[in-house]
Amino acid sequence: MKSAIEIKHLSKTYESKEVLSDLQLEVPTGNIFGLIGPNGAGKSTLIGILTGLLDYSRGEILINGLELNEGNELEIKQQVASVLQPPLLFEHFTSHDFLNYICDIYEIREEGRAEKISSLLDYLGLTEFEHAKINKLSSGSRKKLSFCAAILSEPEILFLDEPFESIDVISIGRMKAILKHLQQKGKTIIITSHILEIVENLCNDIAILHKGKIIAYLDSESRRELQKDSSLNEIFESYIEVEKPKYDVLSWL
Ligand SMILES: Nc1ncnc2c1ncn2[C@@H]1O[C@H](COP(=O)(O)OP(=O)(O)OP(=O)(O)O)[C@@H](O)[C@H]1O
Repeated sequence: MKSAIEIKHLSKTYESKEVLSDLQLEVPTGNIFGLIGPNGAGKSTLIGILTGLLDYSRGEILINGLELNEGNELEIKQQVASVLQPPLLFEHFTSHDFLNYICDIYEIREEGRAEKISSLLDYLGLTEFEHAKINKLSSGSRKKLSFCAAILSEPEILFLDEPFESIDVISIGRMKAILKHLQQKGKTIIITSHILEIVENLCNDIAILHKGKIIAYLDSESRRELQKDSSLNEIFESYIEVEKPKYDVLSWL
């Protein structure tokens, strides 16, 4: 099967601290792929690298078969979109103008554009903020607006860093429906999340990132086997080997 993402021997160092270490990963095309891991594991760093926002120290990355480098930057950018953590938005635009601007960037046809934007805002409960400045929006609305911007162009690959954080359950349901629909159209979606219940029922393959390395890759077959008698939470904890706290805070609290 073709891979949407291929990562070989990827390392990233921040001020002499290695935060991604000889990382290897392949994400199959058409997968809703879950990247999970404890705080500080390196998930956002990896998404930042894959979206071209961060550089890296060593390694090779292919996105839809194209090497991630300056020469291919434009071609890759036309095929991917992302929701970052925190979301990248233009604070002084209104929601409508921001989405319209995104349509310009991705050269989305003018015809039918207004309906596209309005229906998307309506579907995610943002209609009342259509003409509000982005810097007045709540954190959940900002995240949803960023999600709208990311899916407008129907990218081949969608990177979502903590897309469900601060989002109400109704909107989560609708975002999941959109993602499943995009998958049916052959798109690949890469999601990081700490909400393992969502990852468990939305994602196909799941990888666990810990201390800058992929320590487990659970494809549908291994998930079927492991999840016969364990939840994803339990599987996660078994891989991470949670250390016991040194101090018993609860004795004095
Ligand atoms: N700009 C930076 N400068 C130095 N160190 C950084 C920087 N950004 C991240 N780090 C470090 O890199 C490591 C990985 O951070 P990253 O944000 O990628 O983890 P994460 O898995 O996304 O965590 P979380 O689940 O808490 O969001 C952490 O040790 C973090 O402190």
